Amino acid sequence: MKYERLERAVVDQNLAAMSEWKLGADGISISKSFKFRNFVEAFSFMTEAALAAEKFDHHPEWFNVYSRVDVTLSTHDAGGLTEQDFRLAKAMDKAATRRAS
Ligand SMILES: C[C@H](O)[C@H](O)[C@H]1CNC2=NC(N)=NC(=O)C2=N1
Repeated sequence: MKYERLERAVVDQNLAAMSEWKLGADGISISKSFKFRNFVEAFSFMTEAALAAEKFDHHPEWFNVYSRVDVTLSTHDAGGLTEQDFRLAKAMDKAATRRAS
């Protein structure tokens, strides 16, 4: 399935409804830093997010140190942001909510 890049106004609209996700300086990605109680919580979040990523066929760039997971989402095939990025972002927010920080 081919996803089309979203217009900037639609990106802004999506971001306004989400908590702590920021548009990258490049304008083609969104990022958020997730904080957990410890490494086990962070890694279990990553496991759940990885399964969602496989299901959606849409994969994150991320960086983990101990209890922190920095996530950047972009649709490489489209050269920018698509509905897939927001779909995965929302799944990640849900997974994080189930693990108190
Ligand atoms: C063939 C496969 O559907 C594509 O390579 C998918 C896989 N996961 C992906 N993940 C992300 N973040 N961007 C993509 O463009 C992308 N493309």
